[in-house]
Amino acid sequence: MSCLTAFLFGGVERRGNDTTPSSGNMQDTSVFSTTPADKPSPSPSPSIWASRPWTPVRSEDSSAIIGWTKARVSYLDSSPLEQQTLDVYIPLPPEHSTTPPPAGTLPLLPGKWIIFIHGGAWRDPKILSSAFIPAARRLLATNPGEISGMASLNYRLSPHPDHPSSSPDDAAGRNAHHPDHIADVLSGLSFLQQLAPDMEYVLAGHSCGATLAFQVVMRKPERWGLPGMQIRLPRAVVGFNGLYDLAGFIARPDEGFEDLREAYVEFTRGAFGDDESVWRDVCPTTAADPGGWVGEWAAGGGQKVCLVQSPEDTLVPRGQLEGLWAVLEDAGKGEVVVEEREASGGHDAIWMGEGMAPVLVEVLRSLDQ
Ligand SMILES: Nc1ccccc1C(=O)C[C@H](N)C(=O)O
Repeated sequence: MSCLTAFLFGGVERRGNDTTPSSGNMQDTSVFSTTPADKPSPSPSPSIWASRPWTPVRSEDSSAIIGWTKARVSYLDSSPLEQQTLDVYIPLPPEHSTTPPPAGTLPLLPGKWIIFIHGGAWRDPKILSSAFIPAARRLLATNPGEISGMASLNYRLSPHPDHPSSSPDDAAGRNAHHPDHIADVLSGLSFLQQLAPDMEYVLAGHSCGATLAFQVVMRKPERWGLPGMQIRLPRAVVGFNGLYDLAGFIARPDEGFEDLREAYVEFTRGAFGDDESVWRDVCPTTAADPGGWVGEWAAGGGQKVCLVQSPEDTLVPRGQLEGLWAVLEDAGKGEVVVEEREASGGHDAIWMGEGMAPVLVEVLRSLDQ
């Protein structure tokens, strides 16, 4: 490995040659910058980052160390909430093949990042950032060599009628309403991008996490009513069994999915309130002016969308993928490559098994070809 750069808070520690860790063709036009911000972007606190140790990720077959992880790092300095944390994974840097990197550092191999947003209908307290563990483990085990780092984000949830909160902090983290979910996702991305400036990344999401991934590229933060933040946009968005048109499903559930209408109404109201125009506005298939956001995102060059839908999914119909596909084909006008990849298993089987990892690697590899 010719280049190993370690980022140390309070000063940059560089070893090896002095090239940047990313492949460097990120275009400035894909950075949404808004100034002046009425609140500053959250800045990573060295003590919070350093307070979480690197722990080994081990191969299931040989128990050899295949990478390092920091779990549940707060991405907002002032927040005690589990829901405002993220997990980071890094492939093995040569210098740290058996001993953990110092807790205050983020050793970076060259390559791109994969960042994951979990699903759970904006409310399920049992589906968290840990949903990415099977994919992270598989990606580290196969070590494709193009990955600089990976992260999985938590975000505040809306209340779930079947799962009362278990503590005051749990209640505080589970009383979110739009735009809280996307605000947290953007805060998490901003935190990561201060750790790894200039990162190029694939943003992937499952179910409502796929909706959130598109919300990142759909609008500038202030259009969600959020304070300005400097967010570098992803090169690719990958949606696994994603929700892209809530209002459309609720108005006309797909054949065979009619029984789910009430559940969709319940979680949509829980996350976005009763105003149906908001339901349309927050979804990539139905938001006004798709040409606008696709064009702004595509201005960076080389952007890609990959949509994945398991045929056996009993919670999300294929119509969700098809609706978004049609809009992107029309609005993207060839500027954004849209592709579909196969998957199998039920709604959650795609992340519980190892189905996401091969798709993510293929998308990552295809970006600079
Ligand atoms: N009904 C759905 C339809 C589509 C997507 C997810 C769901 C869920 O139920 C997710 C989650 N397990 C929940 O308890 O809210």
